[in-house]
Amino acid sequence: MNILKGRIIKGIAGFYYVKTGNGVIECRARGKFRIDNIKPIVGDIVDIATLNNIDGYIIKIYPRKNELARPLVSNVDQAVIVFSIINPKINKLLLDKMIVVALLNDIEPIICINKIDLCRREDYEEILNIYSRIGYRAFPISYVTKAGIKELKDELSGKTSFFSGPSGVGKSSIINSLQSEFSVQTGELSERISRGKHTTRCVELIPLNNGGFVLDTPGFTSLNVDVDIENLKYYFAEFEQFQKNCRFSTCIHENEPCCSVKKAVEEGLINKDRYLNYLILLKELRKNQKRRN
Ligand SMILES: Nc1nc2c(ncn2[C@@H]2O[C@H](COP(=O)(O)OP(=O)(O)OP(=O)(O)O)[C@@H](O)[C@H]2O)c(=O)[nH]1
Ligand SMILES: [Zn+2]
Repeated sequence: MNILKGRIIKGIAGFYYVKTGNGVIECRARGKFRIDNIKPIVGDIVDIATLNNIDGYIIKIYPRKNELARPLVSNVDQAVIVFSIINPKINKLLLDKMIVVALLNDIEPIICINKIDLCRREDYEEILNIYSRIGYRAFPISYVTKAGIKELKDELSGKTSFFSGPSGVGKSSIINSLQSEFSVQTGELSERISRGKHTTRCVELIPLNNGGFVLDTPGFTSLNVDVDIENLKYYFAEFEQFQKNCRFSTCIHENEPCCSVKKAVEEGLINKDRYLNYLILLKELRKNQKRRN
């Protein structure tokens, strides 16, 4: 009996496909998990027991760093948030929302502006600069010219990432170009699954040859910013250096007097659009709260 550590990259009808140093092994969960009410999910780091390196049993699930509900997946490190400047036009409010949702889930955002072949350099650089000044990684990409693809790939190395962004911005195109460069090691697995009778679409982690994993379906399909109103400010990283100087420690930088964040906005030290989006999110949170009460 071999005990191997691995990662669940796919789950179908009670079978879990675990990527180990000895290849992908088809596993069932031990009955014990059902008794403890723990169900393995894609993304879990597990120990398995196998006799033949073909099939085996999951015997241990390591503690999860995080867990997303839709799609159901664990241990995600990064969200690659993709927008295009045009076709479709960028929605900066949605972009800022996605950053907040990522941070709430303990996931690092990476911002990508795709389709830079369709717009002027100044247009995308202006937006990317807003985010890189705050400290986020931000990349210009063109799936068509392949600009920025290598830089993005380097960022995915050794991490588990998913792509997020509105329809039509080029998420699948980018994922495909990552795959064609990397030798994707799921061929054997896909073949085995396609012979089966399961046709339901399911979440899959695609192993990259630089030690990273990419989720094949977009994350954050439902965007619910779920945070207390007074805590939203902590998810706008650029406020941090100013808010300690606000008169009130409880300042949410809205209507309070002597607010250093508002002052920084007026002085151009904080991007005004980001601040206005923050105010919109505050209003949305209030509205949701009322609806619940
Ligand atoms: N000009 C240009 N077109 C692109 C680029 N990337 C993707 N496209 C095109 O944009 C369209 C949408 O691309 P997809 O990859 O399907 O977009 P998606 O984000 O996966 O969309 P959904 O599956 O609806 O979420 C396709 O026609 C692509 O060929 C790019 O960098 N430049
Ligand atoms: Zn303030």
